Formats: sequence, structure tokens, C-alpha cells
Amino acid sequence: MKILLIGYGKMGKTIEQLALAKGHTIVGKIDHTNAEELQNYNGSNTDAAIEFTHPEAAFGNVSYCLTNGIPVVSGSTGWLDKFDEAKQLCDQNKGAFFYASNYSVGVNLFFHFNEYIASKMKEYKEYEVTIREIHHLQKVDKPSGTGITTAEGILASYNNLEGWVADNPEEKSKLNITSEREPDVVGTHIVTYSSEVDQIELGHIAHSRTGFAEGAVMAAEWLKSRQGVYGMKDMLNL
Ligand SMILES: NC(=O)C1=CN([C@@H]2O[C@H](COP(=O)(O)OP(=O)(O)OC[C@H]3O[C@@H](n4cnc5c(N)ncnc54)[C@H](OP(=O)(O)O)[C@@H]3O)[C@@H](O)[C@H]2O)C=CC1
Ligand SMILES: O=C(O)C1=N[C@H](C(=O)O)C[C@H](O)C1
Repeated sequence: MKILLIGYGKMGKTIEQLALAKGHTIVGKIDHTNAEELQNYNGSNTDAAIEFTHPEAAFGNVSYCLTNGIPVVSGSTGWLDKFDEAKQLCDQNKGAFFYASNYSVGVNLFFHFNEYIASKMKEYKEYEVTIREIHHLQKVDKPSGTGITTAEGILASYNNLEGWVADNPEEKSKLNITSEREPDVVGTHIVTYSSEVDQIELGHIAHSRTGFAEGAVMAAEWLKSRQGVYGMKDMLNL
């Protein structure tokens, strides 16, 4: 496949290595320094774009792809206030759009188990549920996209909680997501159910970015022959 990399940072570079090893061609690499070159690409010279940039840049990049016939796989986080607009653009243009807050298969299994555990734990009101996410110091958004997806999986069962809150454990009516930033942590997410007498935890620790990159390349291959808006549950049948 002819793949356009939008974002050539930590993720873009990891994806490039994997895509080349799988026999794909990288037709272009877009970052801050050459963002205007995006306009050189369209559905006739690009089979799919893989977009890992920045909260401020993601919607514009995804919109460009959807209005120029390029199937787009996006992993950027921190821009989902515009997600419904992106879905509409995809529908209007009969485009192909794949989004995941986390492309690793392991994290998506973690999401699945998280939803199941929450559906059971909601009956046991003596346990308080909280989420903790830890990432490297360069991360610009918080809470992490994965942390938010994890919260949504819990809130689907916990009707008594009024949404999630960032870094505010005192606000007991909401599900607290604590964000920590430490050197070189790729991505750690832990859900804790704590009572006076004991504690239950479900966690995922990424050892490298390879899992994210593998999932993103797999999504680009999977999206090629499709039209519509998709996520990891569609691809993995979870
Ligand atoms: N869904 C998932 O599985 C994962 C998602 N992510 C998310 O992916 C995103 C990128 O992460 P990561 O690669 O670690 O970040 P990096 O900061 O390492 O890389 C970001 C890249 O985007 C480029 N960029 C920034 N702004 C623009 C712009 N306006 N136009 C074009 N390119 C731009 C940067 O260019 P320059 O260097 O020139 O500024 C850089 O090449 C983040 O939102 C992160 O949360 C990360 C890992 C996994
Ligand atoms: O910025 C990162 O690095 C990561 N971002 C994603 C997120 O916000 O959930 C996924 C992963 O945890 C790494």
C-alpha cells in the first residue's frame, strides 16, 4: 500500500519502520516543517494516511484526508470535541475514517475486560473506582485518550457517576482520572476498585510503541477496501 505519514514524531517513525518491513511504500512524511505539502496528496497517489500529530492539528489533517479521497487512520488524542464533525465529513464525502485512542491489541483487550469488570463491580457499592494513567514528560494532553476511553467503559455501567473528572479525587460524584508524567513511560493505565478491606486492580503497561504502530498499520490495511467510520472493536471483533 502507498501510505502517507501525517506526523513524523515518535509514532510516525515507529510506524514507518513497521510499514516498510511489511512491504508498504511511504509516499510522504508530513510534520510541522512541511505541513503545506499535505495538499500534494489525494486518493489517486495515496492508499491511506496514518495520522499521529497533535491535538491542535488532528482535526484539520483528518478533514483534509476525508475531503480529498484519502482513507485515514488517526491516533491523535485530545481533539475529540470535533469527532462528530469528522464523522459527518466522512459520511458526506463517502470517505473511510478509522479512529482509536489506543491501537494496541493488548489495550483493546484491557478495554474489553474493563467493561466486563465494571458491569459486575457496579453492584458492590463499597468499592470506589478510580483510574490512573502515567505517561512520558513530552505528552501534551491529559488525561490520556486511553484513560478517557477506559472511563467511558466504566461509566457505561455506573449510572450513579456523573461523568469523569481530571485529577480531582475529592469530587466523589464523578469518576476520577489521575494523570502522572514521568520520564520515558510509554503508557500505563490502571483501574482500581478500592474498599476498606481490599483492592482489585486491572492494568495495562506498554513496554514500547510497537504495539500501537502494529495496530495502526493493521487498521490501514483493513480500512483500504471499506467506507465509513470504524474503530478497533470493528476490526478485532471485540
Ligand atoms: N492512538 C494510539 O495508539 C496512540 C496515540 N498517540 C497520540 O499520537 C499523537 C502523536 O504522538 P507522538 O508521535 O508520540 O508525538 P510526537 O510529538 O513525537 O510527534 C508529533 C508529530 O506531529 C507533528 N505535528 C505537530 N503539529 C503538526 C501540524 N500542525 N501539522 C503536521 N504535523 C504536526 C510533529 O512535528 P514537529 O516535530 O515538526 O513539531 C511531530 O512530527 C499524540 O496525540 C499521542 O497522544 C500516541 C501513541 C499511541
Ligand atoms: O501520547 C502518548 O504517548 C500516548 N497517547 C495515547 C493516549 O493518549 O492514550 C496512547 C498511549 O497511551 C500513548
